Amino acid sequence: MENTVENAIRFLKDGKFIILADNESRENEGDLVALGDRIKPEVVYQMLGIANGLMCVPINSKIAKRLGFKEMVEHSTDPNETPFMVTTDATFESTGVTTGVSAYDRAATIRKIADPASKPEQFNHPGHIQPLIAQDKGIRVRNGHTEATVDLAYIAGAEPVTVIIEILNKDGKMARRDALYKLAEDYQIPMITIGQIEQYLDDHDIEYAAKLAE
Ligand SMILES: O=C(CO)[C@H](O)[C@H](O)COP(=O)(O)O
Repeated sequence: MENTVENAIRFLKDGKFIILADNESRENEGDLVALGDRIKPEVVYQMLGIANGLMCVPINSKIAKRLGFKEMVEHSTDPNETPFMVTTDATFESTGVTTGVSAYDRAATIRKIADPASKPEQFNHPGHIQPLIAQDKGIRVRNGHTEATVDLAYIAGAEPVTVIIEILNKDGKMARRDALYKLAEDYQIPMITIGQIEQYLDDHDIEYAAKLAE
């Protein structure tokens, strides 16, 4: 398997998931990542079963503002300042979502968040989907999975909405580098690091900061 940003983008565009690891000096964890605008119930189900972490949905500030999503707390004391927002489910009227927690309902809510035509009244709060709000200037200002995956969505030409979930080992502990590379091999999916995305953006001279701040 080619563990390159280009190959990861190919997988993401095909509606599949990849593994994204952050710096070993930071959380030192790996998340499964998929694009929100093409997420399917079967992919949500598979991601939950493999990873066992907390499924979250990074979005950009423009979407958060348009949909009226609010931050979970006014003053975060989270050590990594992970930008949790108030949870949500799409309404039954807009999507047919009922419990909010089935893979079908989660995929429907995520797709609704990624729908450029969606409106605030099409969402209930709280719910079963955990949005995270990305910093406008992406991994240049915060190198978490939140910003890195929204940047990946921009590179893929997708809506800036992603689906992430941390990977746990079978012993219940966080999966670290070697275990993550093995998992990637087992599932034949690419594994990349946040550092590789930073390098990719440097190498390709992408003027993404301006785009992110639109
Ligand atoms: O805490 C988390 C949400 O379950 C995760 O660690 C996730 O990877 C997103 O956070 P960050 O942007 O801080 O990496």
